[in-house]
Amino acid sequence: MKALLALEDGRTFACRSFTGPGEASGEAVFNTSMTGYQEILTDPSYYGQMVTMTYPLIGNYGISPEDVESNRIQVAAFIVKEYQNFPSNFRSRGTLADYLIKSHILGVEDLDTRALTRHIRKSGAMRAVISTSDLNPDSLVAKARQVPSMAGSDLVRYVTTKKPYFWKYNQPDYVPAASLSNAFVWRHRGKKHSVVALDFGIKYNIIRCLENAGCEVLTVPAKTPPDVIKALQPDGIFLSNGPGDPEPLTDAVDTIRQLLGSVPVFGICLGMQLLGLAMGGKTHKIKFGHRGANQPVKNMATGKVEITSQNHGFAVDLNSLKDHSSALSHINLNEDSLEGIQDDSLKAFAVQYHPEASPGPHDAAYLFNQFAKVMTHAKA
Ligand SMILES: NC(=O)CC[C@H](N)C(=O)O
Repeated sequence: MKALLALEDGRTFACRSFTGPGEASGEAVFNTSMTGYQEILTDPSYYGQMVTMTYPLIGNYGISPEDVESNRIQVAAFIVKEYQNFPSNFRSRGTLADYLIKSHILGVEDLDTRALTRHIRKSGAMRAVISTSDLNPDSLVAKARQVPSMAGSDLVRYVTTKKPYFWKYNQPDYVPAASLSNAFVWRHRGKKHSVVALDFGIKYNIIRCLENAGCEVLTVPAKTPPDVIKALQPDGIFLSNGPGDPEPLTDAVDTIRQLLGSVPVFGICLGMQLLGLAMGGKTHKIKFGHRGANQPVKNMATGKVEITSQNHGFAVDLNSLKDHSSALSHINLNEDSLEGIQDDSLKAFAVQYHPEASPGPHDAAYLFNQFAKVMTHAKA
């Protein structure tokens, strides 16, 4: 079925839907990973975005239900060069097309993904619409210009959990919100580190990695008040990844400011941006974002280079945290942007990239143990 993608700057791309009729809008971004499409589709940080893969063959290893990063597909649409409808993988339980169709998410193929990526690299990530019903370039470009801009958008409210949950049998185990106001009993208190994870759009694999590092994780809604969190007396607070612009999330920044210093804090991606804002820093939108699985990052303490998975369109201003002498812990080697912050006096650290990356790379997995160590020292 014929489809058309229109960008807000007037450029259009012909393509074909492999999921039937539909129309979708969002910010068009590209990801350079060769694998991991299912994790990308279900990563809540992609909420409101249409993702194009630069790797040309997508769908060839099918869909495995245990690989999801959240309970639904989060991208607004999925754009590939060549869709493979015959998966060959012993773990696969279905095709990518069926997976998208079940969730009413538009998937298009046969689009010149190289040209689209080069255009986004040159002109920046931008608002876009894909349609199978409106193939008129003028009207579709006009629609793309109506799409709300990513800068200034609070998207966390659409993805954060409504109810708190523990992690059990590899899935959320919800607890009644009311029990949070009472003296809450951690099931493994004493044996494990009790961690409250503020859910701005958390990826399940982060919870798995925290649990593997010896934490018992209670994931709570983004708007959980700081005194409710303090009353839980956790050993540590985790600030999750999530979609959209960090700046409008003033409640979250306020909450973090009130918790900082009282208990160790670890943040990933949006979590780092919010920590940066709470520490008095500033954030900005970057031109076309970092999305892929081979971004080189230098650990300033060890001098080691980590190959990392990334997915972000905003960043903490390098200069805005200059007053924090210990603040700059990791730097991106492609363009000198800030990839990690650490403040030992506040027992807080965060990275802009994804140490939990699934399918990988796993160079930065040590950060989960680092968090466990900080909590052990804080308790001693
Ligand atoms: N993966 C994330 O947490 C992304 C953070 C933020 N939404 C950004 O685009 O920069």
